[in-house]
Amino acid sequence: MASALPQPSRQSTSTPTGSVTSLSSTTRLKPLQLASDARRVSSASPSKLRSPARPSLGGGVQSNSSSSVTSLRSTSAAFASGGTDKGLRRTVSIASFPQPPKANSRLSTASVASSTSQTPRGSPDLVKSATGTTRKKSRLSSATTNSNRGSKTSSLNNGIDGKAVQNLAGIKDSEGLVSASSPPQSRSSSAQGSYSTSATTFDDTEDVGADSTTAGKKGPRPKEAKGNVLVSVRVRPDNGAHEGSRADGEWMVDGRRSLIAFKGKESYDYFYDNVFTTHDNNSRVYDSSAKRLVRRVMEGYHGTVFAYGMTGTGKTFSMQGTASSPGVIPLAITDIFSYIRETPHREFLLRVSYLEIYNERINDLLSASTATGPGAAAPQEEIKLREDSKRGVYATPLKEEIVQSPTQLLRVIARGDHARRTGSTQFNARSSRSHAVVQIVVESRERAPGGTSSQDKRAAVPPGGVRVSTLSLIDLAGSERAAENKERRTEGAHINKSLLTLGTVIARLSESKEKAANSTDKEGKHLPYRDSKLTRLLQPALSGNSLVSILCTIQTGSSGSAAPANTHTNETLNTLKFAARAKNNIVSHAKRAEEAFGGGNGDAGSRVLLERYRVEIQTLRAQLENQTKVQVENETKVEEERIEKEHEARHEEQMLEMQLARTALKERIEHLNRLILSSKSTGVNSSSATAALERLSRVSANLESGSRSLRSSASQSTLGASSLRRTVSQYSLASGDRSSGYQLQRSSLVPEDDDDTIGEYGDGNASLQMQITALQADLSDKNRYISTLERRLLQARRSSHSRMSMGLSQHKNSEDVDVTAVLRERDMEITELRIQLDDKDRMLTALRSAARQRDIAQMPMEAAGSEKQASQRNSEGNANVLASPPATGPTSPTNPVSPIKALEKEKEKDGKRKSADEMSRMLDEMIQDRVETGHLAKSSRGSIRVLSGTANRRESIGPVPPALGPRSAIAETPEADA
Ligand SMILES: Nc1ncnc2c1ncn2[C@@H]1O[C@H](COP(=O)(O)OP(=O)(O)OP(=O)(O)O)[C@@H](O)[C@H]1O
Repeated sequence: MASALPQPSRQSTSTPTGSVTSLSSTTRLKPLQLASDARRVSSASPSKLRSPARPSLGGGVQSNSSSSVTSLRSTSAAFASGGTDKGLRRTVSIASFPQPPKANSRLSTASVASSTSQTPRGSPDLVKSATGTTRKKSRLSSATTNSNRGSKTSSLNNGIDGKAVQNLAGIKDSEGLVSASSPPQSRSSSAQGSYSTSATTFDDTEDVGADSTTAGKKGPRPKEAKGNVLVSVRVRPDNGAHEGSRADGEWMVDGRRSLIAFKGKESYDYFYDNVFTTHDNNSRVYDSSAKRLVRRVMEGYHGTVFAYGMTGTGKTFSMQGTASSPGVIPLAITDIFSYIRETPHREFLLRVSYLEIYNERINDLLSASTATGPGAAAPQEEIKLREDSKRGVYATPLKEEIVQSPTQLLRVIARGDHARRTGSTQFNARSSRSHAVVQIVVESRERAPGGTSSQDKRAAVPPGGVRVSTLSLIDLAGSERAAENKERRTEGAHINKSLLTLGTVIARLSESKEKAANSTDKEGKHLPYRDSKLTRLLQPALSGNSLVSILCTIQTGSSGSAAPANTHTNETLNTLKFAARAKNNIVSHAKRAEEAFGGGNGDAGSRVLLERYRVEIQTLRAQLENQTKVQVENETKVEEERIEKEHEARHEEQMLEMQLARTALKERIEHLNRLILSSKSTGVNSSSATAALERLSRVSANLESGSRSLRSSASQSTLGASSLRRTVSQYSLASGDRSSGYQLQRSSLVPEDDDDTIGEYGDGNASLQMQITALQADLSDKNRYISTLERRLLQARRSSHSRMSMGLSQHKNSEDVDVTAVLRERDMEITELRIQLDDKDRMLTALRSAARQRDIAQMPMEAAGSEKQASQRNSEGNANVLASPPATGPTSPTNPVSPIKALEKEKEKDGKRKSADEMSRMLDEMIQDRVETGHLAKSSRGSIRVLSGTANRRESIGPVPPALGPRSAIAETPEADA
């Protein structure tokens, strides 16, 4: 069927000029490299066959003879360059995109296009050129058509179509329904659900040198034929009917030649940059129509891809795709990240926004408040379109999300998709009821040299500014006939109106260019961009500031459509006409975005997040460093203060200890002084007791037991001296100055030899009294000392608590050990002192009772003495007067004692013996008690010694003489033994 159709284009291809032949071979060889290598080629080879783009070129082209396509292209290149090498390089550097129809070609093709869409096949513009008739204009048009086709096939299909073109040249009558297969290199699915593609699968870098082999003088280079506007048509499979089998006409889709032809009441042939047949999948559509644009966006150009077509023809399918066949958006995302991975010398920042235009209102699809239904948040703030010189037209306020991975970006877009309005229409069960715009803003900057870590690199000042480019991926709502549902009708009215405005704008673009060329109205402000939000938003792209790729979707058959066949065909033809107009009218002079410097200079500067972030990072890092410095200083200060406080506390403690020691020593000195005085004046020691005993023995030889008991008490007093000595040693221990304590003890203690200590004024009674007093003083001393120790203990506890609460973990262990040791020592001291006190108490009790006993014993003795004196006096008197009876007393024959008195004396003697026995029993009990408590040890011979534990503590004092032990004193006293 297709072959039955006239094939004017094939004719034209079959009658190529030399340049066309050259194109074929060129594209076969390396279409992509050539495509990208526009700069060098344009400068190096002025004879490039390039469609002139500028209206001004028209004249020149027209003046050129059609037979000299080479010179024509050369001229166009010169025009494209604006007459300067620099401009030329710049313009051509982005020529990896197929060039739009240029001046004369546009002029001619504009007319062709308009006639194409309006005139049936056979009109001179198409048919004649296609058939190769020899009229000049036709040939010119034909040449243009061919070059367009050549360019698009070579540049967009990544080599595949280049091959197809070459084949095409040789197979004039090949079936147009065959389409080239998708390039196999493209992508494989990744674990994350994204698709890894190689952003470098084509060699279109500007740096690629001119390939002289492909830039033959005979034919145009593919890159020369490329433009910044790409128009593709995709044909959706027609379920339930065979293509071209509709009764109202026949369709022919030739993917290889990018041709769609219709033969009906009127016949049309449409050539585009790409024609995708029903067999072409999304991957191929992306590779041919958007991949290069995405790459250019990554290099700093603005790019717009939009899908246009009737409802249900596959716009959303092409843009979003499915899980098994991802569309343009996910594939573009994958490529963006592949490019970033493959460009290590630059750093990137991506932010994405997603909006929809629904019933002429802009909704932010990423804002949570877009959600509808119960529980939905308050309606979002109205989003308006604004314009400024740097950013062009933009929507505000619009949420932008920074994304760092393909998965994240896909997720953000999926969220937006979810929020987008869809509904059921006659053509599509899930029809998009709004125009949806995904905008990905790409910021990139040369990485700072030096430094290995990413931190170093970020800290360094980068060599260049930040380039900001935007990729807009737009899924338009489908045009449709009036629906029955009122809501759908309203939506449809808005959709149709905006699409109509878009069509009008595009249709008027050529007029605008003509006018712009001839008048001062360079901006083309007469174009009705403001008539709809869609055209307003697309204004920057349509007015030439960005690379554009338009994907028009059609369905040749009307199966599945509720619309009548002829209506459907008309709609499809309208889409094709729109595509043709777009192809012919839109001219892009997209330039690489300028690099912005500084974080906050003007609006553009403030928008550059990458720079703002860098500045912010630097500021924050400086702040962090300052804070760290301050923190370190503070910590040092706190540590110093802590150490100082610790020193102070230690010093205070030491002072306190010293003071205590001094107080203790003073008290001790006073006490010892008191003792010395006492011993001198009253003989408070064992000697006094012995003297008393001797006196007693002089009075009565029978009071041996009494003397023994007194001796015991003298021993007891020695024990007291010993305990006093111990007290001194404890004082010295407490003061921490053992040697001085020892000295004191050595120098001030009572002499150890009992015999030496017998005082002159030994009076048993007084001595006991004094001893009691001394012991009481000692007791009060000890009490004072205990309270001092308790105070110190409390202080030590308090200071240890405060130290612990200061959280000084580093000193904690050692101090804890110290404090615990000190506490333990103090506790032991206190315990020992208490034991001593108990001893003393018991001793006091014993001494008191001994004193009482003695007092009792003394009273009869004194009475007896006075009686004796009296009797002596009487006997003396009686002797003088009367003869005295002879003395009968055993003790003194001269002092005879009456039997009653002797009896009394016996009684008295018994009492004394009793009290002495009682005392020695008490002392024995005490000694036994001390032996049991482990203070003393009893040897088998009955001698007593101080235990080593106790002795150890007394080491500072020196060895305790055995005589000091009370029991030893008793044991070594022969009287006691007896
Ligand atoms: N090339 C294709 N191959 C297979 N199925 C397709 C193709 N194009 C579209 N479809 C299917 O056709 C149906 C409609 O497609 P889609 O929703 O993409 O149309 P649309 O143009 O976006 O419609 P609308 O404008 O109403 O949103 C979907 O079920 C989709 O899967």
